[in-house]
Amino acid sequence: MVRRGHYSGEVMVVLITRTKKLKGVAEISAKIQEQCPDVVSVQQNINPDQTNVILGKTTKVMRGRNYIQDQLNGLTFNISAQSFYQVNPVQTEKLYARAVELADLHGDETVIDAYCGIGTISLSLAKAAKKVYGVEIVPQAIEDAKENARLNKLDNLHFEVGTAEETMKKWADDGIKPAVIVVDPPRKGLTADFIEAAAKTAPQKIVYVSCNPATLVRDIERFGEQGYSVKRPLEPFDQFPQTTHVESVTVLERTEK
Ligand SMILES: C[S@@+](CC[C@H](N)C(=O)[O-])C[C@H]1O[C@@H](n2cnc3c(N)ncnc32)[C@H](O)[C@@H]1O
Repeated sequence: MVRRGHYSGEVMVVLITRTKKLKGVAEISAKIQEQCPDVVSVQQNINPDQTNVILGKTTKVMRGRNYIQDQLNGLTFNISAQSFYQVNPVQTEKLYARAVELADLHGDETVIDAYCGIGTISLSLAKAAKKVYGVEIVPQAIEDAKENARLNKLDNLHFEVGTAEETMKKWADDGIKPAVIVVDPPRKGLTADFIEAAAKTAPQKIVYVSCNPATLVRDIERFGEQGYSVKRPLEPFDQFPQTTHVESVTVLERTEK
C-alpha cells in the first residue's frame, strides 16, 4: 500500500505480508528509502487472514515514522497506516468545506462528529464551534485525531475510541445536547439504534456525509420516523471520477418536538 500526501509529497510504503517473516525486509525497506527520498515511512503489516480487508492488525515500522503528514483546507494531519483517509484530496477539501458551511456554526455550539477517523471533519468544525465530540472505532485513528488537535492548536475537541452506535447512546444518556451531528459512516450506513440515540439528543441538524446513496436513502427514512426531514437538495461530490461511486452531503433538519 502506498500513500502520498497531496501537498506535503510525503510518501508511506506499507509492505503487507501473510506471515511475520519476510526475508530481507530490513534491506528492502532501507533500499526503498534510499532510492525514493520522498518516502518518510516504510512499514510492514501482517495480514494472515483470508479476507478482502487489505490490512491486518499488526504493523511494524521498518524505517522512518509511523505516519505521513498532509494538509486539508489549511489544517495539518498526521495519517497513520491503519487510519482512513479520503483518496481524492482535491474533492475532499470541497466536500469538508461544504459540510462545515452547511453545519452553519456560530461559535457557541456543541457538535458531534460520528465516524470521525483522524479528525479531519472534527477539526474543520472545531474552529467554528464551542466543543466537538468525535468517535471512531480504529484506536490508531483516534491517536492521530488527538495528535492532530494538538498540532493545530485546537483544545475544544474530545475524541473517544468506540463504536458510534454504543458511544452515541452513552452521550445521549450523559445528556450531551449537540446543535449539530455530523455523520460520515462507511458504505453500510447507520444502524437504527444509532439513529434513535442521535435523535434522542435532539440536534437541530444532522449533516450526513455519505459514500453510498442506497444506505443514505434508507437512513433518511429512518430519521424521518424520528422527526427529521430533508429540506434542501442533497449535494453530490465527484469524489471517485470514472467510477459508478458518488459521495454526497445531505442536511436533515428537525421538524418536530
Ligand atoms: C468514510 S470513513 C470517514 C472518516 C472521516 N470522517 C474522514 O473523512 O476521514 C468512515 C470511518 O468510520 C469508521 N468506522 C467504521 N465502523 C464504525 C463504527 N461502527 N463506529 C465508529 N466508527 C466506525 C472507519 O474506521 C472510518 O474511519
